[in-house]
Amino acid sequence: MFVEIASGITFASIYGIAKFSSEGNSGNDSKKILKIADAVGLKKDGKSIRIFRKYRPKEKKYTEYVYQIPLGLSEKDFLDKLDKFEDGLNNKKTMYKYKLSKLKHLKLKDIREAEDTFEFIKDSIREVIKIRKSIELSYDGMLHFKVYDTGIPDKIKFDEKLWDKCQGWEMPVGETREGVLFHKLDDGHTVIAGATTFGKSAFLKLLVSTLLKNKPDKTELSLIDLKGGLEMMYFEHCKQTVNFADNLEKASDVLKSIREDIEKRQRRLRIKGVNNIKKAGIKKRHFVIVDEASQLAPSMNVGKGEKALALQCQADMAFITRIGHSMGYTLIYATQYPVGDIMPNQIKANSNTTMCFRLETDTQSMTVLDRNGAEDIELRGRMIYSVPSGYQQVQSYLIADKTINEVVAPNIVIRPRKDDISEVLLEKGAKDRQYTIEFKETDIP
Ligand SMILES: Nc1ncnc2c1ncn2[C@@H]1O[C@H](COP(=O)(O)OP(=O)(O)OP(=O)(O)O)[C@@H](O)[C@H]1O
Repeated sequence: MFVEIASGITFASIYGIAKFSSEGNSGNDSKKILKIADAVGLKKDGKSIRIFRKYRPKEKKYTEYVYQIPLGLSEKDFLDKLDKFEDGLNNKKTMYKYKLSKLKHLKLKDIREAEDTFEFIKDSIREVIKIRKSIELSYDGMLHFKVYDTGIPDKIKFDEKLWDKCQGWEMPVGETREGVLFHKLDDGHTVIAGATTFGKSAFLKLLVSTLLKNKPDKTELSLIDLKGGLEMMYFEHCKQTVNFADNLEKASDVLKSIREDIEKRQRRLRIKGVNNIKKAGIKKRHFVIVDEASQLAPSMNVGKGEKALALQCQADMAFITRIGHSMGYTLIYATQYPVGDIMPNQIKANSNTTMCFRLETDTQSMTVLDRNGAEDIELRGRMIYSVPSGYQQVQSYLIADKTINEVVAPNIVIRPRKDDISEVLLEKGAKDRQYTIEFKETDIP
């Protein structure tokens, strides 16, 4: 149940506040939008925007206003003033939502141990949703203002129960204005872009954890972590991790071997007379996850040998995006700097999903999404999720280290060192948790 409270009121009075109604609430927004457009100079030769249509789709949480805009104005002009429209449609008072149902999940022990009990309880049940109307803008010859009754939560801790709600190869990405967004991981390749510290690696950890939790026997992983292996180290010793690379040389070996595997599979399927893994009855899927792909760009490597390796890596990744999907191989390509040769055309064109966290410039946003907007994102974990059918903003879930460790533990295999006499894999730890490995994130100076 959601209850609205104004910031600053005491926890004890939460119960007394009126329930927020998510229906209607559209007031006279159409006129307000027009007034705001005029006030911020969005008119041309004295001509203002003109309302064409207003409607509220059934069971949706938004009202859509469609405007005709004067010649000479563009979508970008309106996007640039989006904050003015949002401020104009909202009250001055800041409101927050608290989810009381979360109270029952609080542990007495944690409450007792908290430094400040009141703050602890408040933080634990707070969804940090500002009850502000929010706007999604799009243009298709007409300007569409979707005015949502509320915004998207600012920060959402991942709840393991969401894993039970996934179907097939789905993963829970985060929350949109309409609810939980699930993404089908076996649907095609994905580009993930985002400036440093805005949530790419955290998201990749949720992605891999979802695969380990929901598809432990059908997942194979090639993890290419060019941030020195620090982000993906959680998963290095999982039985699903068939390849792990933390530098350019190893990455080039891994990508080369994947290319050979795909070619081998192609030949086998040809002999069988089928053209994809589904028809061949192959249930396993192989995910090639590259975190900080800029390290594989020729322009980022100075030596002649390194440049050649980088070129080969990019050619192999392009090959995976061209041929891999029907052979069961999916590339997840993550980078901080999606410009120039760091965002090769083939990889972008062959990836049907883009997840874009904050980017530094509108040029980067245009390169990845073919539209501006990612440069305006201010929140960590907030992304623009773009698929061929459209795009939307999502607040991605933040998974706790403890949850990752719990998922990883049953999948750990202890591999013997190369100089051990026995080459047998000791596959332990699954049920008896004999080999539970604990990893904690630390700041590396
Ligand atoms: N979904 C999220 N919601 C809220 N906060 C988040 C989210 N994801 C990440 N953060 C916060 O941002 C910090 C940095 O996240 P992360 O390590 O994923 O960044 P990154 O984009 O991978 O950066 P870099 O490329 O420099 O490693 C996290 O420690 C966390 O505090």
